[in-house]
Amino acid sequence: MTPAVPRVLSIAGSDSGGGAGVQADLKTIAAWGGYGMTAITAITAQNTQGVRAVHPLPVDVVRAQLDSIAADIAMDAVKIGMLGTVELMGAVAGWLEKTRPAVVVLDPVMVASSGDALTAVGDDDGRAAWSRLLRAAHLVTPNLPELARLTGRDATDWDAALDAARGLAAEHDVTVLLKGGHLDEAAAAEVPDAVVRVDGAVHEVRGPRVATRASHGTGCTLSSALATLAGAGLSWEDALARAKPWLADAMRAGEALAVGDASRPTWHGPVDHGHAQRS
Ligand SMILES: Nc1ncnc2c1ncn2[C@@H]1O[C@H](COP(=O)(O)OP(=O)(O)OP(=O)(O)O)[C@@H](O)[C@H]1O
Ligand SMILES: Cc1ncc(COP(=O)(O)O)c(N)n1
Repeated sequence: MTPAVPRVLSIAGSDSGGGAGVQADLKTIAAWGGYGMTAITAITAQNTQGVRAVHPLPVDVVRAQLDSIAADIAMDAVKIGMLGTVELMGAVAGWLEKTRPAVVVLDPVMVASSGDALTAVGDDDGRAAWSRLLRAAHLVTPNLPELARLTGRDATDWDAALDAARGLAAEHDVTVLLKGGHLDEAAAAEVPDAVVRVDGAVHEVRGPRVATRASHGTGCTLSSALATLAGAGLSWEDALARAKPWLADAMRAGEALAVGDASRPTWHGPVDHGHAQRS
C-alpha cells in the first residue's frame, strides 16, 4: 500500500550554505509532502561562492545512522547524493544490498557547480565502487560530465549522451535519468531531460531554459523530488513530468531569495525550494 506521506531518506553531505546536499533534500522532500530523514556522509563548508572544506565522516558513524533508521523506520524511498570516499561508497552499497529499499535514487555527485571536487575517488577505485552502487539503485541521475565519467564514453552532445545512457542502463540494470543542463548548446531555448529504461526506451521531457545563476543544488533538488514522488507511487516518467516544471519555477524564484553576494562573479545562488508554498 502506498503511504499518505512518503518517508524519504537522504544519504548525502551537508552544505552549510543550505542550497545543496541534505539541506536541499529536506526542503524538497517537505515541499513535495514527504517526511525527510538524513544519514550525513560528510560535512562541507560552502556558501554561494564555493567550497572551502570537505570533511567526510567516519564510516562507522555513517553506518550507525543508516542502521538506526532501518532498525525502526520504514522507508518508502532513499536518495543518495555526495558520498565523498570509496570507503563510504562501499559502506552505503553494502547497506543497500542488506536492506533493499523499495526505491533507490542515486545522484552520482562528483563535483560542485562551483567546480570544486566533492569526492576523493580515483578512476580505478571509483569504477568498482560506482558499479556496485549502480546495481543497488533503481534510478541514477547523471549530468553529462558524470555520465562520461561513469561510462568512459563521449557525452558532449545529446544524441551521444543518450547512447551512453542506454549503455549504462543495460550494463547495470538501472533506469537512467539523463540531465541536459550542461549541454553545450547553452544558448538553446530548451533544456532536455530523459528517462532511459533498461530496454533502451527513451522518454524525453523538454522545458524552457531559465537564464539564471541561481542553479546551485538543482541536481540534489531534482533527485529528491523524484525520490519523494516515486515513494508516493508515481512512475519515473510521471515523476519527471511533475518535478521538472517545479524545478524551473524554483530556479526562476531563486534570485529573489537574496542569499549570498550575487554581485560577485563566483556567485551560484540556491533555488527557492519553498516557492510553491509561498506563491
Ligand atoms: N538553465 C536551466 N533552466 C531550466 N532547467 C535547468 C537549467 N539548468 C539545469 N536545469 C535542470 O536542472 C536539473 C539538473 O540538471 P543539470 O544537468 O544541471 O544537473 P547537475 O549538474 O547535476 O545539477 P547541479 O547544478 O546541481 O550540479 C535538470 O532537470 C535540468 O533540466
Ligand atoms: C554537500 C553537497 N552535495 C552536493 C552538491 C552538488 O550540488 P551543486 O552541483 O549544485 O553544487 C554540493 N555542492 N554539496
